[in-house]
Amino acid sequence: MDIRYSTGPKDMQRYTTEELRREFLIEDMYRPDAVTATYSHVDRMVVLGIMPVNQTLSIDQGIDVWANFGTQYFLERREAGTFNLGGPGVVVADGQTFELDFEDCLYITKETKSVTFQSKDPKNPARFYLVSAPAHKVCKTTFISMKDANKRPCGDAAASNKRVINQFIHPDVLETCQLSMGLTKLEPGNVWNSMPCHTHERRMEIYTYYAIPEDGAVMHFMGQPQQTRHLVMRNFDAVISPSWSIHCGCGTSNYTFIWAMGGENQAFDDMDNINVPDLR
Ligand SMILES: O=C(O)C(=O)C[C@H](O)C(=O)CO
Ligand SMILES: [Zn+2]
Repeated sequence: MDIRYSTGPKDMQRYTTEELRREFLIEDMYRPDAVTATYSHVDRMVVLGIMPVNQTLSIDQGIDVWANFGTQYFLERREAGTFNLGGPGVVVADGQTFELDFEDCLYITKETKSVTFQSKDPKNPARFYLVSAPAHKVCKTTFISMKDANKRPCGDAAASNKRVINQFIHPDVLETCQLSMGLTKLEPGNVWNSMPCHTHERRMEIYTYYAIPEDGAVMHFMGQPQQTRHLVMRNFDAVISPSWSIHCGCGTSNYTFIWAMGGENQAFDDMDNINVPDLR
């Protein structure tokens, strides 16, 4: 488990590119028949990359659950959301089987003892992106497809940010403890997400970017609004955004990303909006 301790905004002002990447960027998440895990002390969110090829993988594969969580099993005191970003796959949660195709999502409740992941075709493996947050009550494990998601079209072509925010794990769709997750798709020819940008002092956020061409990148902007920095993101990289940091990106072409939030509340529009002229 890759442990990331919380970083304050003052420290970040002096970080080199490498230090910034080591603190906030999560790379190389999908390795054949392996689970990669990052534990962020920012709101105690856990990010997994799960790529079953020939094997069935358990959520806790390679993780010392007792040492990291002090519990008997991974979801004893946690909830999770997973999106499949690869070929067709199957998730089995305490005996319930869910088939997840590309961009399908599964919310998995606290107290689910066994969660396993499989690919249907080893030549086109599934790629499960999973985010887990501490949870205090049992909700309902629920499959959510793109058609079930709450749609929020926004932006416009003149500002190069025409996109649809698809809210999957969101209070309008299902009940969770604190986790919310969704998928934002930029239309062709549009490159900016979340600009004008925002922070939300009451929640942290994690983005993972994909549908980025091999020779392309998304410049992800972070930091306090008056002290911005950028990280160069490649396909399937993820980035941790503490509550004090903006989180927005500009790509070399259009792309898609998944956002995940945890913290004090689940009010999606509870953002501290920042005017572009105020950015530094
Ligand atoms: O494109 C966007 O704008 C977003 O998807 C914004 C994120 O969902 C977000 O930052 C929510 O706080
Ligand atoms: Zn946000």
